[in-house]
Amino acid sequence: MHAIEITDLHKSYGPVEALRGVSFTAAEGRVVGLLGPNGAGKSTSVHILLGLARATSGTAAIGGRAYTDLDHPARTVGALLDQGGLHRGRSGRDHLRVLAAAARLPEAAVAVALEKVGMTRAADRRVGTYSLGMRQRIGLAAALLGEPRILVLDEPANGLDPAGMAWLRGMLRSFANGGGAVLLASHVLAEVAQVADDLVVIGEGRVLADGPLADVMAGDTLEHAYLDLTAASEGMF
Ligand SMILES: Nc1ncnc2c1ncn2[C@@H]1O[C@H](COP(=O)(O)OP(=O)(O)OP(=O)(O)O)[C@@H](O)[C@H]1O
Repeated sequence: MHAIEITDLHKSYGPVEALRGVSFTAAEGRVVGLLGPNGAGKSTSVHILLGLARATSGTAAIGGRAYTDLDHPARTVGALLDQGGLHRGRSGRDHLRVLAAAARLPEAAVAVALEKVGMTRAADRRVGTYSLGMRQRIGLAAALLGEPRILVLDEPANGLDPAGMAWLRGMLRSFANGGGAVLLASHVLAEVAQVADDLVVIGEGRVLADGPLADVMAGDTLEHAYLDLTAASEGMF
């Protein structure tokens, strides 16, 4: 069993076929980069995986089960999707407290997660005063709250400064080295090339390439390999 197993997913939004038979896995101990042009189907795949959208057909399992069947989702998978859910008037600490309570996690998990993302000192300031990178760190703390073994992250480096990006790389590496699995969707190829073990490239709702980073790059730069793979895919927006 892989940490993440997506099998023959199809998803239609009316006449739009967002996914046309997407299959891939993310194994424990690996950081898996999920790449593809705008509209390729990355978010749709991730949303189905996290129970936020329903597949037309096919399956998406996380920790061996559909997300909606997990006994304790927050302890199984941590997700960072976008920062729309942060209440500007609330402190970072209070935001995490609310999430911890909703997920039936002990309040002590909040301080641990804040420390992990380097936000202990700023934790009691209102989110509205945070920089983009600080909000991103609170989002990462939220993903880590339940100490899950699987992380699903959409553009996690968004807004992070160079030191923050280096910190994130180190964090993801040690998370995977400790046996965790990471699915990392990003358009920042340099970031992905530095941290991913495996790649999944999607275009127009299909998997264009899937395998260890070095195999997908095939001796070229990731940018060249990616542009070659996606050249025929015009995007679907
Ligand atoms: N809720 C929705 N209703 C209708 N169409 C949708 C919906 N969500 C996604 N789509 C369509 O499905 C296709 C795949 O979109 P998706 O957001 O999965 O792409 P993506 O690879 O995540 O793109 P991006 O890199 O721009 O985030 C696109 O054609 C998009 O317009």
